[in-house]
Amino acid sequence: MTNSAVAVAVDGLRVIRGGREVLRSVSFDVPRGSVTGLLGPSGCGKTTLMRAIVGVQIVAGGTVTVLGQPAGDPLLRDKIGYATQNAAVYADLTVTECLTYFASVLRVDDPAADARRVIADVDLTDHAGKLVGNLSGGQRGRASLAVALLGTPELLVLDEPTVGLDPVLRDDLWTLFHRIAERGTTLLVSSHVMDEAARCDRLLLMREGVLLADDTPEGLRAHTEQSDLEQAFLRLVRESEAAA
Ligand SMILES: Nc1ncnc2c1ncn2[C@@H]1O[C@H](COP(=O)(O)OP(=O)(O)OP(=O)(O)O)[C@@H](O)[C@H]1O
Repeated sequence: MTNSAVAVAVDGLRVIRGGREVLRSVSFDVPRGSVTGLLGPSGCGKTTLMRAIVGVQIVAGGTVTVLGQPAGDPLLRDKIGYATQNAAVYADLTVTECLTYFASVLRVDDPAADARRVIADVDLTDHAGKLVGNLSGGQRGRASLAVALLGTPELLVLDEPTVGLDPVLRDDLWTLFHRIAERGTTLLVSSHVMDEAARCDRLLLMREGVLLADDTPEGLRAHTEQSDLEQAFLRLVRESEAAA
């Protein structure tokens, strides 16, 4: 892959948290304009890896290059949208007020219009006038996701954006992710639900701080001779255990 075709390049990344090595020499490239899924069981290091990519994680070794700059570089500030697992929206503002406020902070051209666009993207138009504090957990999560969509980020890093959502909303969000990618934005989306793996262009499968696979869903099925991606993941786990 040429440098311009790579949105995120991670090379030999090591991270220590709580005295434990939670990322162990992780290396991969994320192609621009793709939807890349970061999948693995709870605690395997997905959030830590995303934190390293957005530049808020102290690293013990290796390099992380984002859109051609070292992760955390101030030049990247308005080029990355990051939605954490914790809702980052104000309970005492309405959805519209909150999104318009963040759009103003980001200095987008028309904050009110951009707020309306992202509220529609996450299917909250009917709740736009409600106080964030009165939303359900899933609705609050989507309001938080909408913050990451404001402006024109080149890279979206979304930490478990579909957790707790019903299947219809989850399906709508995956359709939205692909629509955003078609405009040239790169998405890195974490999940611990393997049935979401099939919705990704590429998959990064992690376990206990180690990258087990960096492949397309089809490539993974072919390599493991499993049509079901959950079974494919289990096969990789067994292979890595046997190798160890
Ligand atoms: N603040 C912290 N201090 C010490 N250890 C931490 C801290 N945060 C996470 N860890 C440890 O780092 C490892 C990776 O955690 P991380 O949150 O990256 O996993 P994850 O794959 O995102 O999990 P989940 O799917 O449950 O969100 C875990 O073993 C976790 O216990």
